[in-house]
Amino acid sequence: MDVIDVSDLHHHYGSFAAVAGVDFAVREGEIFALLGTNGAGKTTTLEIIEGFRRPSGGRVRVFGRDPVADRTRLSADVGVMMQSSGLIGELTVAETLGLWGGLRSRPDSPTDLMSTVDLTDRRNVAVEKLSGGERRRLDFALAIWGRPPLVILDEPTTGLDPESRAHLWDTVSALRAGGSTVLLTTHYLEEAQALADQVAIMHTGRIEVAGTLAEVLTNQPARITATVPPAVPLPHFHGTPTVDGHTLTVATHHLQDDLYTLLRWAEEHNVRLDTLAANPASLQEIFLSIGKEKV
Ligand SMILES: Nc1ncnc2c1ncn2[C@@H]1O[C@H](COP(=O)(O)OP(=O)(O)OP(=O)(O)O)[C@@H](O)[C@H]1O
Repeated sequence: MDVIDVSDLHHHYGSFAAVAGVDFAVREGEIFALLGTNGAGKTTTLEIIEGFRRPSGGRVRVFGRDPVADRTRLSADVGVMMQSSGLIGELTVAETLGLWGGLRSRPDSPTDLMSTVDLTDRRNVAVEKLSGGERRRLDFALAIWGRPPLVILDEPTTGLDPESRAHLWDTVSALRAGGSTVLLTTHYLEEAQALADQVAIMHTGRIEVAGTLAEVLTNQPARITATVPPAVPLPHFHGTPTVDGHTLTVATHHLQDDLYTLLRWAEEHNVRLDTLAANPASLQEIFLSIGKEKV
């Protein structure tokens, strides 16, 4: 059974369709990254999965249950980090974790969690005095309290410095290694590319591309670019060449063959390919092409 199953999900705010027919499934023990442009509908989708919002249409199941009707029952097994936190400003970090522990059925250690999110030195500081990144880390600690089987994180690394981001991703990987399933949104594509097992890219309420990273990336062409002299006729490539000024770009599914063709051509015509670059498809490129095509 999938941990999360979303089918034909719709959500309207008044007459505006924020989510317009979304399908995806999150399997047990994987990190699933929901990516997308601003306003794509990611947070709305997460809030529906968390049971905080009733969908306008479609079906969502979390551990086989309806997240709205069974929210109380599911809450023991689901840790949530929302985009904006509901922390109480007057409480210290340690008090916040202590209070949270009293509300959760799973056991955990505030001391260990403070160490995990690197807030041990800030344990006696009131939440209202914490920096934005420190608050985000405290929010994260609450979401992973008790290492729940499902953790849902809405932009967990936004506002964190690079070191804290890397550390948070290490913790997310450790959660996966411990058997938890993680659904998250992020605007840091390189992080999603490094760590997610599956990704889905949303744009204007729909999923445009989805699958395992390998699936998503192999369907996209790699790219060769080089500066070429104007007068020499180009060779035949498997991929599609375009020339803009002196810059040749070849979008290709045969990176090695087309690179070899270009290098052989350069040697035969005594051309120096000073700016030569060959890049496999990246999420960044897919993401940008989705944004460009659809805007
Ligand atoms: N309560 C609301 N009332 C009306 N419109 C809303 C409401 N909440 C969100 N929207 C709109 O719905 C769309 C989807 O918003 P949502 O927050 O789900 O997007 P998102 O993908 O999470 O965006 P971002 O990456 O910018 O956080 C946006 O156009 C947003 O303005």
